[in-house]
Amino acid sequence: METTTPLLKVDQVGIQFGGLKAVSGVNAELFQGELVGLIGPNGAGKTTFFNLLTGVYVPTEGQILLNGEKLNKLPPFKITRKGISRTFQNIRLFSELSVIDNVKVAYHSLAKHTAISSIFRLPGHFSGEQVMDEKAIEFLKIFNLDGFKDEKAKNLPYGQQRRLEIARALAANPRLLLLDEPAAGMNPHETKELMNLIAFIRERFSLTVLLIEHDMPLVMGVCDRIYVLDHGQLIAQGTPEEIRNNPKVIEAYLGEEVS
Ligand SMILES: Nc1ncnc2c1ncn2[C@@H]1O[C@H](COP(=O)(O)OP(=O)(O)OP(=O)(O)O)[C@@H](O)[C@H]1O
Repeated sequence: METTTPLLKVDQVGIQFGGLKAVSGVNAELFQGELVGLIGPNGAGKTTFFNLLTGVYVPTEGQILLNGEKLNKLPPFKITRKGISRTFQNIRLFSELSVIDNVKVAYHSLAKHTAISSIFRLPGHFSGEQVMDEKAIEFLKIFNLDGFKDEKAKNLPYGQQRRLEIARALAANPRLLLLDEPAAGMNPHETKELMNLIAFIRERFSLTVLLIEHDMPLVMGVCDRIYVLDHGQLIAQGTPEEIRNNPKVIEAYLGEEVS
């Protein structure tokens, strides 16, 4: 699975807010096709790390490379175009838009038709629109949401909203997909289905996935490797088995939950 150049290389990355080092000196490498977990206690810096990878925050130390290209200081939309998409801990859909429009918003920048042809409703607009509809429906089908395509996003049950957020992130055609607690608030059945789905889309779209998740059996069951943050620092990395038995991890966070 691994090639010599990592898809993502994080080199000594950190950020300080006032006196607080929320993330400090983190090194990580993700290789094409890997599904990697990012765990750690509350406040460990996991979401901040995602914010650094996606340009929401600019690192105060270190650098981030995607396929060897520096991402530092690029704004979030440029990083999305370079191939990193994400979901959020708290769902951020366009709640008043339809399910299909939520996907099309993400897909828009990849579509062939231009803003001018949209405004004047030129023939190119309609063919472009149709292609976008078809593509969006393809994504919705994968997530079993095509039957709700005209429903407002806010009217979907919670678990489906979470799946729609992933569909939207995928529609931006990422190489690296960052999922921030995608199973939060889901029941065990929904969670199991979601994990199967994540494994499926990783294969289907040749994706690399980095997953923040608090549900340990879930992380251990689905991830190839796991990174562990504590107080902003990387305290361990390894296979689920190695992490489960790592004394530092047990001490920092997991305790009996994992042993
Ligand atoms: N913009 C900010 N300004 C100041 N402090 C911040 C900012 N963003 C995050 N922090 C702080 O950085 C630390 C790490 O927070 P972060 O949300 O990344 O942790 P987390 O591991 O994602 O936690 P959780 O599992 O609870 O979501 C916390 O102490 C948080 O208060």
